[in-house]
Amino acid sequence: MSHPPKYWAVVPAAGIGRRMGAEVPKQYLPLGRQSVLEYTLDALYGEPRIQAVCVVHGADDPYWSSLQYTAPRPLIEAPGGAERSDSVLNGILNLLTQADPDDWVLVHDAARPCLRREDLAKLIDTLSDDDVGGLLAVPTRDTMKEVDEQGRVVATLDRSVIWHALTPQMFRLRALHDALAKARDAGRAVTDEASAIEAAGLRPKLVEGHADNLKITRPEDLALAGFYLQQQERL
Ligand SMILES: Nc1ccn([C@@H]2O[C@H](COP(=O)(O)OP(=O)(O)OP(=O)(O)O)[C@@H](O)[C@H]2O)c(=O)n1
Ligand SMILES: C[C@](O)(CO)[C@H](O)COP(=O)(O)O
Repeated sequence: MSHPPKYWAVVPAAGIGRRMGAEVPKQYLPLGRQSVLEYTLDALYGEPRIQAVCVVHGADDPYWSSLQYTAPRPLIEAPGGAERSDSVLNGILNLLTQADPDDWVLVHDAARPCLRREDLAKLIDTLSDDDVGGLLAVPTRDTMKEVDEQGRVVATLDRSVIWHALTPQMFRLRALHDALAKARDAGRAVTDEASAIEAAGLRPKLVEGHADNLKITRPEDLALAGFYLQQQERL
């Protein structure tokens, strides 16, 4: 590669928020002075090394077009897919038309507006010379149980080796493209980017973040996200 790698972001924002059960997809719900998605975009643009963000939204999504978001640097759009991984792949395909395949891409859920500036910087600092890439994660706090089909405990797991996978997840554009395309072609469901990279035989690195980088999933998460943003003085 002839230049130092650049950093791009993909924000999958094409979900319908079924578990949230709101009238609009959760990424468009108001949270303080703007929508969830706008807080998420602010967090990414707050990192100066990210040179552009690709927002992946539903093709006929009326909510996206009604947002008045003013991006401080380039904002690219791509169409959503049936599953989160399809949406991410669409974003990556768009970026590959203008980026170097060895550039880094950080994939971050639209529904995680409370990403801390220092966690994002730490992720990039830790992984910029890494051969594989990795993701923000937090260690589990509770005792972890494995259960059978009847919901009866079969084992207590060693929690020191179990972490919650968060986003952003940061990989080289071409490597992530190939891993996601391979999973799709094999009909293998992957709920995050790291799973696709793992299935390709590689071992993503975990970078410890903070649990307040929650994914708004159910109604009670919205108030919690508002509290965390207030703590960060971003609300
Ligand atoms: N086909 C999809 C599905 C999800 N997402 C995005 O992926 C992120 C994480 O997914 P999740 O929390 O599961 O969101 P939803 O799919 O919207 O929620 P649910 O599963 O409850 O419907 C969200 O930002 C969501 O908008 C996406 O871009 N395309
Ligand atoms: C990518 C992710 O946010 C990591 O925790 C997660 O896998 C996607 O969310 P889902 O609720 O499992 O679809």
